[in-house]
Amino acid sequence: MQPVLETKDLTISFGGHTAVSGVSLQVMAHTFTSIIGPNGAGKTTFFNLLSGQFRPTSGKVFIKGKDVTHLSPAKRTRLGMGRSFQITNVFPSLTVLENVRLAVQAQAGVFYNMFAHRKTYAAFEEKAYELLKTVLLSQKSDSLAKHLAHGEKRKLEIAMLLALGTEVLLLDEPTAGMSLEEVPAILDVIRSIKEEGNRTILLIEHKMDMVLDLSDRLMVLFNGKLLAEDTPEKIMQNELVQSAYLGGLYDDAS
Ligand SMILES: Nc1ncnc2c1ncn2[C@@H]1O[C@H](COP(=O)(O)OP(=O)(O)OP(=O)(O)O)[C@@H](O)[C@H]1O
Repeated sequence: MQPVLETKDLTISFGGHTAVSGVSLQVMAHTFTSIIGPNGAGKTTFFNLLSGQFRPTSGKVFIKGKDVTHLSPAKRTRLGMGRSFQITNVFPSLTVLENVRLAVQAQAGVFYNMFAHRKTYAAFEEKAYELLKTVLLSQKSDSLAKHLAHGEKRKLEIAMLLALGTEVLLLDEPTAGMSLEEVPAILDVIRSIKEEGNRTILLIEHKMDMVLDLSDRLMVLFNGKLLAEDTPEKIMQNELVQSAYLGGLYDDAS
């Protein structure tokens, strides 16, 4: 089976510092992979290379077998890869439902003048409402986006990513900046997307309990290099990972 996402020898250097070094990885469709590693290991830089925010110094990125190394983030989004902070078109003065409905509409390629028909509009709205249920935000469907709490905004972003037909979701520390009370809700959202079973998820997260609970595979980055990639059980038993890093991670875990 062809991987939905693949990197070959992916490398990026900033000046003399190699932040991601020779990373080759295959991610199969509908799997959940978490990327772990100490601060500065290159996790976010790796995501930037996947999403196209950064161009590699060398190496390649493939989406569904297509070489996207030189494609813009927008073109990669159209091929099904999405990252939550790429969502810049959240309209603060529109309701939550309207925001998601516009994303559904954009994905369908239908513009204002073409969807005057009430049935089409209702279908878009219904789909948007379903997505709000997936991200556990349907009770806020009529709230203005600008009035959402931080955690709810992250849920809205995820709903919009789903509305845009994102097959490969890149989630970079979705719980960052959240209050402790907000964390279980975003965890439930991620779990429910995973359980729907039709998306591939890559997660960067420091919370090891969350990572171990959700992941099919773990990828360990250390000094920009891929130290190991395996099931959570095997990673936890991997002596190299243990000695290089895991002890320290548990100390850091919040
Ligand atoms: N645009 C940039 N210019 C120069 N150096 C950069 C740039 N982006 C990242 N780096 C460097 O690359 C290294 C990896 O950083 P990165 O943010 O990817 O680590 P990380 O694993 O995501 O860390 P954290 O867990 O703290 O978020 C760091 O040394 C960082 O300073």
